[in-house]
Amino acid sequence: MTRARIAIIGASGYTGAELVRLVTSHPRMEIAALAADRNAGKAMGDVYPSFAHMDLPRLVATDDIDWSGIDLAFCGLPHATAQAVIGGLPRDLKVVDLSADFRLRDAAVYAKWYGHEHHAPELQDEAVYGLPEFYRDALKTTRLAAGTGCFVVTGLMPLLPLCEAGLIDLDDIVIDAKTGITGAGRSAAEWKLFSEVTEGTKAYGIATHRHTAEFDQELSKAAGREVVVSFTPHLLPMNRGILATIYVKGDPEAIQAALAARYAAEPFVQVMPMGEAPTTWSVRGSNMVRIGVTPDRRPGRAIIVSVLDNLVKGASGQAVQCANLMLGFEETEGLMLAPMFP
Ligand SMILES: NC(=O)C1=CN([C@@H]2O[C@H](COP(=O)(O)OP(=O)(O)OC[C@H]3O[C@@H](n4cnc5c(N)ncnc54)[C@H](OP(=O)(O)O)[C@@H]3O)[C@@H](O)[C@H]2O)C=CC1
Ligand SMILES: CC(=O)N[C@@H](CCC(=O)OP(=O)(O)O)C(=O)O
Repeated sequence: MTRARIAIIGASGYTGAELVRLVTSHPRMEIAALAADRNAGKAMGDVYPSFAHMDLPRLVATDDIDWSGIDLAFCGLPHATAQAVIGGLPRDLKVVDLSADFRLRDAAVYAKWYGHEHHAPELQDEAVYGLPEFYRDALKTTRLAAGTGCFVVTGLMPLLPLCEAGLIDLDDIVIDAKTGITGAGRSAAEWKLFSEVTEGTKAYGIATHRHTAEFDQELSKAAGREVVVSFTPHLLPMNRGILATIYVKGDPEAIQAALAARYAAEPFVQVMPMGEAPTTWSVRGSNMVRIGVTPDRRPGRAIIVSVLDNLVKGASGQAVQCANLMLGFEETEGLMLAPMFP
């Protein structure tokens, strides 16, 4: 069986390292090139000792990659940098971008939320939103997939079917999300110090977080009218994981039944029995999303809890799921990882 030859740009970052973990154990992929910025020139095992026993290509600058024979590139770069780098790649190369650069379809919305004009609007037009459970057919034929925001996929999995089916009040959606610190990447910053993160929590980006625009875009599309959500992220002292508690107005029984039916055949989504709520431990290291629905004490309202691992279904695992579709492989190939617990 021939394997697809894969390049990982941004391999020295957290999502890049997670891609190395996933691609090296994928039966139909092999790593052809690994690129980095400050770490270019180093061995991957020197940047991440967890890879020291593996035979991996040395990290190089993106400009030094020989693209001949490479089938697909994953791009795990900061937003704004990603669009410049992807704009310079061969036009026939398949690309799965993990950044925010190609998620927002309206260039004016991008400029508003990201504070600058888009530098590759023609690529933005070409990109397919990288959520396989909802964009499966389009992903099979696209050249460029735009990986979803990690908070956004956590919230969209329960909310999209409910908006599509008109089962909730579209003007009353509240998403309260908690994330682990790896969501912020590996670059150094004072606020990421152990002493600044442990033994406490904080809300941030209240009513202003960039993912709010992505929620609005996808939920509005599903509902067929404008949807504006309330969204607040919180930082928890843990490495991996996102847990979103979502408050909606609608019949809890109908909501749970609709989600269970919608995802019955989806390998990476589990809807729990009524009244049960998932934990981040139950998805750690896996490509799973787990969703639980509980009736609120107030009649006609439901509280939904949704969890995933931000580095897997929230980023690199979902990127591999997209790549599988783009390369004509089984969607689940290389991704049936059991969660790591304890
Ligand atoms: N972490 C997460 O849970 C998620 C992240 N994302 C998105 O994925 C992307 C990558 O995130 P993450 O891996 O966490 O980030 P990291 O900060 O951990 O890694 C960033 C990577 O980009 C490289 N890089 C930085 N600046 C440049 C540059 N100017 N030119 C070329 N390469 C550069 C770095 O190389 P070097 O280290 O060698 O300098 C590193 O490999 C981001 O856009 C992020 O928003 C999306 C979903 C979830
Ligand atoms: C803990 C933490 O800081 N998390 C990041 C989420 C990163 C992510 O998924 O964002 P993009 O790919 O959209 O940049 C944040 O809140 O900005």
